[in-house]
Amino acid sequence: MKDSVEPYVTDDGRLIGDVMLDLRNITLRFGGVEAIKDISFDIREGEIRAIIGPNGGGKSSMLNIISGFYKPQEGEVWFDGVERPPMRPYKVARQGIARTFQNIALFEGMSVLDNVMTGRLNHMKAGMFSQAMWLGKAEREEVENREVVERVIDFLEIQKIRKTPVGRLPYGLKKRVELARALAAEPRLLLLDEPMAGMNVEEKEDMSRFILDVNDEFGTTIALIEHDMGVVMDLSDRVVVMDYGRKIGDGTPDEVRNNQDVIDAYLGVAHD
Ligand SMILES: Nc1ncnc2c1ncn2[C@@H]1O[C@H](COP(=O)(O)OP(=O)(O)OP(=O)(O)O)[C@@H](O)[C@H]1O
Repeated sequence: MKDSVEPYVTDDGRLIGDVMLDLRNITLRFGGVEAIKDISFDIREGEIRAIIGPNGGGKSSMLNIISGFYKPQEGEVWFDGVERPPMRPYKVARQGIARTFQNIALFEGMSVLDNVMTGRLNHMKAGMFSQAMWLGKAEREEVENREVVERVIDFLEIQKIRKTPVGRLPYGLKKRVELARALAAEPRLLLLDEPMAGMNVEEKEDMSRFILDVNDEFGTTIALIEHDMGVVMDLSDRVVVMDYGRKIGDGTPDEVRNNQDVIDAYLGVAHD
């Protein structure tokens, strides 16, 4: 059963469809700390959805629930109109949800190409034996994996550094490689945890463009946590605002910008 919301076309011509992910009354506790308190919001097919709010508000925890790393004590996660049972992260990934991390999590000693290839692990089905013997299925899979990876490398304009060990790259490019690895999984829903953190203006502009292009050209639905309000307001279709584990705002960038609770808790104060 799909949630019935009217599909619509954005001003820049993208189609926003049904609810893909629906978080219902989520509560998450760490011992005595209630990191998330009875929060509900949804993410629609084709949307760029931002999660913002002060430090410690519960944003990363929410991303960890979506990706299966944390299990909420209360509430439901619905994906494609079906309630998702507790599920390990690799199974969530198989459903088409990929993510990047706040602190880059790449293999520093490995090349860019090999790091991006690790994004295909979930698509590798041929057994150990056929892989070792290089039999038909394993070979076909390898060819297909390489094609996807090459497409992503072209798309994110990182051909020139494909053989460079990731440890030698500047920060902004490492972030781009992380995005490449997530995209190599061909996700339907891409979760980005502070994709612009620590970037200079030019790197932020590049990353913004890539996020928009991924959404536009691959139709990938995107949920991102970001502190740079200029970026958030420019990129997002809708924004949810979390403060001390509670939802204090939810709507279009304009609605959120003019929400007094959001101004008081977040927008009115200095933040990076
Ligand atoms: N694994 C954990 N164990 C215990 N407490 C945790 C854990 N992860 C998060 N918390 C607590 O949950 C609350 C929400 O943290 P979370 O990292 O989700 O917030 P955030 O909004 O992502 O913050 P930031 O913007 O600083 O990344 C905080 O009080 C944090 O200390």
